[in-house]
Amino acid sequence: MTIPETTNTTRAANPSAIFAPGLLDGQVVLVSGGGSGLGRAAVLELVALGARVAICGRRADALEDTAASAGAACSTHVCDIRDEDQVDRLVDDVLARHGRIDTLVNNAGGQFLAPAETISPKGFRTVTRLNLDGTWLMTHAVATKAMIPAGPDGRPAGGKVVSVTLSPHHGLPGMVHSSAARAAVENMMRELSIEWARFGIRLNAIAAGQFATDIFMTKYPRPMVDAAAGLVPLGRLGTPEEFAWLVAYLASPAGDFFSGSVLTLDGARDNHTGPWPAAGSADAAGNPLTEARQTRDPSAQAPR
Ligand SMILES: CCC/C=C/C(=O)SCCNC(=O)CCNC(=O)[C@H](O)C(C)(C)COP(=O)([O-])OP(=O)([O-])OC[C@H]1O[C@@H](n2cnc3c(N)ncnc32)[C@H](O)[C@@H]1OP(=O)([O-])[O-]
Ligand SMILES: NC(=O)C1=CN([C@@H]2O[C@H](COP(=O)(O)OP(=O)(O)OC[C@H]3O[C@@H](n4cnc5c(N)ncnc54)[C@H](OP(=O)(O)O)[C@@H]3O)[C@@H](O)[C@H]2O)C=CC1
Repeated sequence: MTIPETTNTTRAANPSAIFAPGLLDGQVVLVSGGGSGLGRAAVLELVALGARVAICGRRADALEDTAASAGAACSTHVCDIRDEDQVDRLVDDVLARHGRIDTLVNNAGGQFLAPAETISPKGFRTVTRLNLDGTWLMTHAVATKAMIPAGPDGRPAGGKVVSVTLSPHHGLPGMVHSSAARAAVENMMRELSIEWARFGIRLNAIAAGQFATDIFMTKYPRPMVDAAAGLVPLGRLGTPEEFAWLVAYLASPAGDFFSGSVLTLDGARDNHTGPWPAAGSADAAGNPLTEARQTRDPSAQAPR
């Protein structure tokens, strides 16, 4: 069924602070977990740029809340991404409603914080099922139903997939299940970027550092949240808007040559375990300590 391409003429109230209006005119984006946090910020940015956006999640009220802010260009779909039948239905519904899916944003995910030795087999499975299996179900269903089938020109429609993963990559204590699942998702994006290049599908991951979303600020133990910014060399948490801008960039033509990449968005959290200079390696004014330059005895180097 061919549905005429339409344009989002009801732009969201707040224009983008970065990109020109109309950058994503004519595009359809499916955002999982669009009812809250990073997903919600991405939805508002995408709509502001002219995209029509379908959002899914388990809680209808959260989805409706985002849609109320995003306007008529946003459709809501209750779906648990862990359930194959629900995911199939979701993608069919989005195609029936919008006619195409240009970009899938696999943002839905999460975990609980617990020492590895206390995590039960069911707890481990719960988190890998959400972050890895759920991401696979969504990616496979969107690719096979919307991106691999022929478009109007008889060639595969193609598209983009952006999956949210986790920084730091060198291990996040208390999150062995999520660290394992997100690493798998990154390699899934890399592998599929090779296999599905022939269909014009580009797949990337955004490895998110710590962002000041409502859930991040409230779900985890207070001391951990309070300490989080101190572990970021740039000295602060990310904002949901900064995440949303990267999603919009990748969805735009500027993102067309990105595929198989992991874009780490974390204020350098991945590269260091704290601000620098760290305690003990700064002088009284806070400047990094510098080694005194060695002086050489010129006579030692003189030719004999
Ligand atoms: C530095 C931070 C960086 C990252 C930040 C973010 O991602 S911010 C964004 C964060 N956003 C999100 O995380 C949002 C999405 N997250 C979620 O929906 C949940 O956190 C979920 C992933 C647990 C899934 O929920 P669900 O309703 O499907 O699952 P359920 O509740 O029915 O539990 C199933 C099983 O899991 C186990 N278990 C669960 N909790 C604990 C625990 N505290 N302790 C120990 N174990 C726990 C337990 O085995 C349980 O079975 P039981 O013992 O009951 O028979
Ligand atoms: N904030 C941060 O610092 C970081 C976040 N991340 C990741 O970024 C993503 C967004 O995080 P954030 O916005 O902070 O957190 P939120 O908890 O606000 O977002 C997670 C979203 O996923 C949805 N979701 C969860 N489980 C399912 C499911 N089974 N089916 C469908 N939707 C589901 C939730 O909606 P509902 O409950 O209605 O289903 C929710 O809207 C997550 O994957 C998170 O783990 C990664 C690194 C750091």
